[in-house]
Amino acid sequence: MKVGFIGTGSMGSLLIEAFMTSGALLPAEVTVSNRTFSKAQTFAERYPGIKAEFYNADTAQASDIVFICVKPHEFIHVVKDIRPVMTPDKIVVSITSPVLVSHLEGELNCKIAKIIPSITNLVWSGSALCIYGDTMEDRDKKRLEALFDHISEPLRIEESYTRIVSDLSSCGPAFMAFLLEQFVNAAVEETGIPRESAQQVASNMLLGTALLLTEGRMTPAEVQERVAVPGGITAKALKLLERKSSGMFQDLIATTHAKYREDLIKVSTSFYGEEVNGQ
Ligand SMILES: NC(=O)C1=CN([C@@H]2O[C@H](COP(=O)(O)OP(=O)(O)OC[C@H]3O[C@@H](n4cnc5c(N)ncnc54)[C@H](OP(=O)(O)O)[C@@H]3O)[C@@H](O)[C@H]2O)C=CC1
Ligand SMILES: O=C(O)[C@@H]1CCC=N1
Repeated sequence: MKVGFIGTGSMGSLLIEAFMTSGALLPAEVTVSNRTFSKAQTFAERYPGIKAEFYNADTAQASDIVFICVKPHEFIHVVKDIRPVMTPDKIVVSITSPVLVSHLEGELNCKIAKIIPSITNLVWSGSALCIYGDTMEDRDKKRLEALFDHISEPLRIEESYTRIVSDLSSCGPAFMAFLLEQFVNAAVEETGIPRESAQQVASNMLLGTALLLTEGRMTPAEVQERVAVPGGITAKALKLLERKSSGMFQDLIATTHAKYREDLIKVSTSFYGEEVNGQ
């Protein structure tokens, strides 16, 4: 299988790295290109066998599956670059939510998928959110999911839920890391405990909690109930958290969705040349 990656920034290079280290792809199967070519070259040098191309069209031409790993507003430039070399047997995969399957279907003569990864895929965990265009056949979907199975749990979702599921899966690691950092900062400030110790204990706690929720099959409510012994310390602190966090995640979701709508309008404008409201 020949796989191309256009954009070797944070997410493009993370995906390639995860596919390599997990054994999903061999370097000889991978071609990359990037706006700043030297970055693609430097990346390719780390994995002898990966081919760096100067032109996006050459990456697309060399590949059966092409991942576009650029920011939403940069998509249109890549689409214009690769359009002449796309054929109905090839698959283009967008990894970003505001670029709709319909945007790409209207422009490219190939099969279209959207797969939203997560930073957690670097350590072969978390989900990969899969949305498919109409021309994707069952074997195409299975092929992509077999690839992502090496580094994640691939989940098929409705495109209308992309934003909220991305909030949970892709933005979620940043949100959880933020909360953990606040917890550690407070521990250091309030007690003087060395930061490294607090950080290590808190990180181990987060990993253990995640395991209880997944492999341990506990619900979040069950974890709270088992930890908060009646009349104990955790129960008192949970009451405080309930009060302080009231409405916080509703506001968070309103914020991510408002930014998404803004991006969607910009992307639609870049594709269609006029403001179009989408989902
Ligand atoms: N970060 C995350 O956790 C997640 C990110 N995503 C999505 O991934 C996408 C990429 O994000 P991220 O990797 O963080 O962004 P980066 O800015 O790190 O990477 C974008 C890369 O695209 C390259 N690029 C831009 N325009 C072109 C072009 N015309 N041709 C070739 N290469 C180009 C840039 O090159 P140059 O070196 O010149 O800047 C850069 O290396 C975003 O759309 C984001 O929504 C999705 C899920 C999770
Ligand atoms: O912050 C962003 O825009 C991207 C989308 C999902 C995670 N990071």
